[in-house]
Amino acid sequence: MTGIQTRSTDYCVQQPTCPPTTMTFAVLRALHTIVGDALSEIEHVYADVAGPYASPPPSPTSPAPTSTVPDFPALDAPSDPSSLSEQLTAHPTVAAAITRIVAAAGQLSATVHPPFLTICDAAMGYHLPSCLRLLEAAHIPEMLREGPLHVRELANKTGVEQAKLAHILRLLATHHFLREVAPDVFATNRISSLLDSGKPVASLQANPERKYDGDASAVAAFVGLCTDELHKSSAYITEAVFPDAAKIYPELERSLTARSPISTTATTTTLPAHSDPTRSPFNHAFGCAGVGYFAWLEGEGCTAQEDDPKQDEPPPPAPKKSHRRLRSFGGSTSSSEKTPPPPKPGSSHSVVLTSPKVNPNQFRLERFGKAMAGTGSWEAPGAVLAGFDWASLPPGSTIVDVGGGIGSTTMVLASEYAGEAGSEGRLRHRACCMLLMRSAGLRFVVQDRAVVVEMGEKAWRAKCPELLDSGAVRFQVHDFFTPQPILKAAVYFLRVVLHDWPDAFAQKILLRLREAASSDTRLVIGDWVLPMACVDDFGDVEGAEKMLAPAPLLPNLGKASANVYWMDMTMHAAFNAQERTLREIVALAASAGWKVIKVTKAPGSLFGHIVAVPVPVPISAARRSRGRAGSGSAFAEAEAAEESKKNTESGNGEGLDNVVERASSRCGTPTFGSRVELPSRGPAKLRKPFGYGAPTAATVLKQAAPIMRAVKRNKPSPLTATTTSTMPASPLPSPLPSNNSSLRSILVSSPRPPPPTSPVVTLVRGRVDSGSQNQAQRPLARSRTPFRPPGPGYAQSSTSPGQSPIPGSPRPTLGRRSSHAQLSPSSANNAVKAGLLRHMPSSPVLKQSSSRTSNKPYPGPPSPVPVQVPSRIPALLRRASAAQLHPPPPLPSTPKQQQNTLLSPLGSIRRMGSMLLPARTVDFGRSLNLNRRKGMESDDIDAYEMSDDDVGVSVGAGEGVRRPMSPGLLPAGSVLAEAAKIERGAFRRGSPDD
Ligand SMILES: C[S@@+](CC[C@H](N)C(=O)[O-])C[C@H]1O[C@@H](n2cnc3c(N)ncnc32)[C@H](O)[C@@H]1O
Repeated sequence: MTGIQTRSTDYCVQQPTCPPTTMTFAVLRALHTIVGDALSEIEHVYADVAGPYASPPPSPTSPAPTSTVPDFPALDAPSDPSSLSEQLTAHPTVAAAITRIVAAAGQLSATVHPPFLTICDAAMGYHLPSCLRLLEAAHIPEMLREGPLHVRELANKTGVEQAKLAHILRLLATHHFLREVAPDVFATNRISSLLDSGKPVASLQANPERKYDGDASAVAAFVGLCTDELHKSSAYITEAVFPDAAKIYPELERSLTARSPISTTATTTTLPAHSDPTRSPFNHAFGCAGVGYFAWLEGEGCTAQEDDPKQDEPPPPAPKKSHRRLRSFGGSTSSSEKTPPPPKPGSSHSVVLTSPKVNPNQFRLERFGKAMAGTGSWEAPGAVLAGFDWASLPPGSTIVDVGGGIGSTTMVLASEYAGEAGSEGRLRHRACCMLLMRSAGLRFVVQDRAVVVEMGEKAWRAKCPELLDSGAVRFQVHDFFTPQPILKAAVYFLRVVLHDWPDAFAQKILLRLREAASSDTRLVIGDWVLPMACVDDFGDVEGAEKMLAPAPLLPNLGKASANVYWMDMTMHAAFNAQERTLREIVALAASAGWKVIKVTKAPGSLFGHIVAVPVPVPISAARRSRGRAGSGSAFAEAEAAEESKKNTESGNGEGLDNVVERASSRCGTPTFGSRVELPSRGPAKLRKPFGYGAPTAATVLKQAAPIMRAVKRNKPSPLTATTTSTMPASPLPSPLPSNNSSLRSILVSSPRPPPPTSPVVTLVRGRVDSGSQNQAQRPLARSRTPFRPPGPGYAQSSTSPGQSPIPGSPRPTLGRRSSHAQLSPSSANNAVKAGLLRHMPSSPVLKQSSSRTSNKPYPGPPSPVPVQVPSRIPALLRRASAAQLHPPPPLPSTPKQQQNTLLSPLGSIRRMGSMLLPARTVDFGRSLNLNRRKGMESDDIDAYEMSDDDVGVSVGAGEGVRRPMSPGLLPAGSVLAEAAKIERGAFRRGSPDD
C-alpha cells in the first residue's frame, strides 16, 4: 500500500488527451506499488511450488531457508536453464509480473533520473553493443566458464590490450552483464552466461568460424549479428531517411555512390530511397548501394574496400607469442583473411552459394542462419492454430503458405488438419489415409523460392513423407511478386513475410493474392503488431486492443515491449522494411483490396494473426501513385512496368523486379523471423526454448514433479486470500492437449473490444470503491495457478482443477518474454488495490482478462463481423504510409459487393491485363478474355464504378471507338453487353497489342 494518498482529481489516467497534471509522487508510488505487487505474485508462485515458507522470504542476511522454496534466479550466478528456479520464470503469472516490473522500473527510472543523464544513457548507449560484441567475439564468456579471471589473464588469452579490456568489461559489469568480483577480476552472471557457446576455448580459437555450430550458440550468434552489421547499419538511419542529411554532412554524397560497386545503376532506381531495400541504412553503413542485405551476406557487393564500414576501425591487434589472434570477426573481407570453409553439408542452415566465388561474408552468412535458429521460436508454432478458424474450412480446402520457408508452420497446421494423413497414429495405414485425405482433410501448398523449396522438401521427406505422398502437403516454387498460380484458395497465409518488405513491395505481394482470391478466400497474416505508445481507439477490427496496460504505466508497456520495436528498427536498418502497427497493417491490406476483420494474439504475445477478406481494390489510389513502381495497385502495374521500362531504357532507373532480385536471398538464407527447423510433429510436443539447451521431456517432467504433486493435492495455501480475484488473471500456460478440439478450445482469441465506454478513472485518496479491497486490509492474496511451463502457444485457463498439468517448454522465447504484455487486469487491480484508481477501467483488456480468470472453456472464435455497406465506394484510399494517422475509409461490404465488386472498368481491365495493356487505352474484349484466362468469371462482377479520377479517361475497343467515361456506377449488364458487342466484332480492335 502506498503511503501517499491522492485526491480524485490528482491524476487522470484514462483520457488520452488529459495532460499528466500533478502529483508525480502519486505516479511514482503507483509504479512502486506495481513493482511490489508483482514481486509478491512471483514469490507466491515460487512458494506454491514447494509449499508455504516462512514470511518474510529469505534475504541475504537471513539464515538459509530450510524449506524447498526455490529462489528467483540470482543475477550474479550463471544461468541454469534446467533449474526449477529458472523454469518458474516462464510461469505465466511470473512472466506477466516480470513484464510489469520491467515496465514500471523503466518508467520509474525515466521519471526520476536527471533528464540529461537519461539522454546520455541513450546517446552514448552505442558503447553497450560495441562492448558486448567484443565480449562475444573474443569468447570471454567461455573463458569465464570455470570461474572469475583477472583481466590480465583474459588479455593474455584474447590478445586485447589489458587496460582497454578492463574498461570494456567494467562497462559491461556496470550494466549488469558481468560481475567485477574484485578489482580487475571478472565473472559471468545470469545474463552473460547465455553467450557461452558451450565449446572449449581452444577449439573456438582454433576454428572461430565454427563457433555457431550446434544448438547452444544461438544467443552468441544473435549477439554477434546484432552488434556487428545491424548495429553499424542502425547508426545510418538518419542518413537513409532524412533527405537534408546530405546537406549537413557532405561526406554522405559519397556514401551511396563512390564506394558502391554498382553505384551507377543502383542508385537510380525509380523507387524512392526510403522504399528501396537496396538503399537502406545498411547500404549507407557498408557503402554498397544496390545490393540487398541478403545478397551482400551471400557475397555480393563486398570487397575488402567496401566492406569495412568506415575504414576507421582499428586494425586487429598484432598477435603476441602464444596469443591467439582475434579473428576478423564479422566477415572482414581483408585480402589476408583465409578462405572460410564451406558450410556443413546437410545442416539446415547451410547454404549453397550459386557463385563459385568465395564468399567473403561466409562467416556472417552462417552466423545469420544460426541467429535465426534462435529467433525463429520468437512466436510459439502452436499459436497459428488459434489464429484462424481452420476447422471451419470445408474438407479439401486449400491453404497456401506463401513465402512459407521450409514449411514449419504448415507442419503445425497439417498435423492438425490434414485429415488422416496428418495423424501419426494412423500412418501405418498410409494407403487408406491417402484415400481419406482426399475427402476429409485440408490441403496445403508451401510456396517459396526454388532453393528454399528444395530444402523444405528434403526436410519433410525425412520427417513426414506421408504428408507429401498423400498429397496433403506439397511444395511449389513461386515468386510471390508474380501472379499467384493457385487461384481461389481457401486461405492465403503470409507468416513473417510482409515485415521483410517496404510498403510498396508488401502491397504488391498482397495484390497478387487479391488477384487470385475468390470471394470466399481469406487472407491470414502472421506478424508482430506494434502497439501504439498511447491509448489507441482504433476499434474497427475485432480483437484490436486499446492498450496493454492502464495508467500510470505506458499503454504499450514501454520498456517491457521494447523487443518488438528493436525488431522494427532492425527491419528498417537492414531492408527499409518494418514491423507494423495494426493501423498500418489495416491500411496496407486495404490498399491491396483486403479488409482486416480480426486480429488474434496469444495472451502475453505481441505476435498477431490477422484475418482479412477480399474487398474492392482501390484503383484510384493506384492511379494517384502511378509512376512509383510497386507503390500503386496491381491494376496500375502495367503503367508502372511500362514507365519503369522506359526509364531503364533511357538510363533513368530500373524496374521493381530488378530491385527485388537484388534484395532477395538467392541461397535460401533464412530471413528475420523465419523458422529454420521443422517442429516436432504435433503441436503438443515440447518446443525448444530460445537460446537454451533444450531439456528433454523427462527432465522437464522431473523438474515439474513437485509442482504436479502440489496441483494434485490442490490444497489452498494458508496465504490464500478469501478471494483471489484481485490477483492477476494470467492465463495458464499451455501444454497443448493432444486432441484437436480441446486444443482449439483452450487457445485464446482476443475478444471483440467493447464500445468505448471507458470512464475517466481518477486517483483517489484512501480506500477504493467498487468493492475492491484496500491492500492494507486484505490478506495477502496468492496465485493458485499451478505451474506448467508454456508449450507451443499459450492457453487459457481452461484446465479443470483436477486435471494433471503436463509441463511443456520451460522457457518462453525472447520475444514472448518481452511481450508478456497484457498485464492490464492485474495492473488495474493493483492500481485499485493501491488506491490509485477509483474504478476498474472498462477496457477491452480488462474484459479479456476477466474471461481468462473464469476457467470457462474458450468458446471458439467469434463469428465474422458484419460489415457496413456504404452507398458509394470512396475513390481514394490513403497510402499505407500515411494511414497510421488516418484509418482508411469504410469499404463496401455486402457479402456480394464486398466479394465481387471491382471498381472502375479501367481498373478491372487493367487488373486482368495488367502486364500486357498500356494505360488509358484498353480493349474490352481482350481484357475479358484475359479475365477468363485467369480464372476470373465475368459474372463475378456486379458493377463497375467510375470514380471522379477516372473522368475523361477513354476506354474503348481501340482506335475505332473511344468512349469517354463518366462518373457513377455502370451496371454490370451494360458493361458486359458492351463487351459482348466488342467480342462479336462490332468494333474494330486496335489495341497496341493486337
Ligand atoms: C521470414 S521468412 C518466413 C518464412 C515462413 N513463412 C516462416 O514463418 O518461417 C520469409 C520467406 O520469404 C521467402 N521469400 C523471399 N522472397 C521471396 C519471393 N520473391 N517469393 C517467394 N518467397 C520469397 C524467403 O525465402 C523466406 O522463406
